[in-house]
Amino acid sequence: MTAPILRRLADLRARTSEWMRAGQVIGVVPTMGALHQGHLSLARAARAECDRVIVTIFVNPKQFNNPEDLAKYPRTEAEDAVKLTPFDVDAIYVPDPDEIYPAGFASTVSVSGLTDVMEGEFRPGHFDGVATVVAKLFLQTQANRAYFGEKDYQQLMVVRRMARDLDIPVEVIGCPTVREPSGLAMSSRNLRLSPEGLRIAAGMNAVMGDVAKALERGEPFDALTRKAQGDLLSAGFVQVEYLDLRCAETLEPLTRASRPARLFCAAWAEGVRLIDNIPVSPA
Ligand SMILES: Nc1ncnc2c1ncn2[C@@H]1O[C@H](COP(=O)(O)OP(=O)(O)OP(=O)(O)O)[C@@H](O)[C@H]1O
Ligand SMILES: CC(C)(CO)[C@@H](O)C(=O)[O-]
Ligand code: BAL
Repeated sequence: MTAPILRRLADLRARTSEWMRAGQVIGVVPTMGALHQGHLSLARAARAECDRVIVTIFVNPKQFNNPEDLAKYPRTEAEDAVKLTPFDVDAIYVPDPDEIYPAGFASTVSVSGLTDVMEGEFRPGHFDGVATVVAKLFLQTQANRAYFGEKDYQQLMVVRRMARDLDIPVEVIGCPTVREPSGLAMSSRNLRLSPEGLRIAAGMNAVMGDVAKALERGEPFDALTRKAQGDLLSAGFVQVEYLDLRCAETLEPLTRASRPARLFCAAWAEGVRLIDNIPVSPA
């Protein structure tokens, strides 16, 4: 049986209040829909660890800095509900837009520092939109645990900081990136790629893997970046926005003292912006 789809906060609260009274642990999986195995891995983790699981689906206009990206974002609610059936979730919350942004809505949650670089630099306003909607979803669902993918690693860091700073009593849990057999990180935006675009996109993880191996052999990152950018363009990407090596905890540029490390990349293929990141252990 598919889980109930709830569109009004009052209907969600009627359930969560009862669950809280019964002392049950509530898990939330925030998504923008067009569900794939990456999202489903989050639902699986939540199901294994929580008494009650809520999956939210809301394509949040405030986090799209590019109107075309918002217009083209895939919307597949009926299929999403069917895909969630095996995970036996307790509710699918698909809020009507006015439940998130009622008339006169005037507040923004903004996390500084972590949002200055990478996605924050290339998608102005994006993380304000993410932090604002996720703060609302945490408060609306009253979740004890929240599941996010490492595919959006910077987002995971930002959301964790936001919850801590605002004393929202939720544990933010990061789950590993689920990949296609080609190595391509699963993403709803992959639906917009042609077979050739998917082949190009798989090159990102391959190039990042080569950089990771060279770093492990002791090659300096500065010398590697130029070659890696060239390799991404040769693979068919039309533009590389960033290829950064950063401290996995602070997202600051890597120094000898900052460990563990992560390699991050964003690039464009066939008009689609793709991101990925992997852990690395420079020698
Ligand atoms: N391949 C993946 N592996 C693990 N988690 C993922 C993966 N893709 C997305 N997620 C996580 O699912 C949650 C919802 O993400 P979202 O709905 O934006 O999907 P998406 O596939 O990342 O879409 P897009 O990147 O095109 O916006 C986020 O926590 C995100 O990190
Ligand atoms: C966390 C999120 C659901 C907030 O809109 C979105 O940024 C996403 O899908 O990663
Ligand atoms: N997957 C993170 C949400 C976004 O790209 O807007």
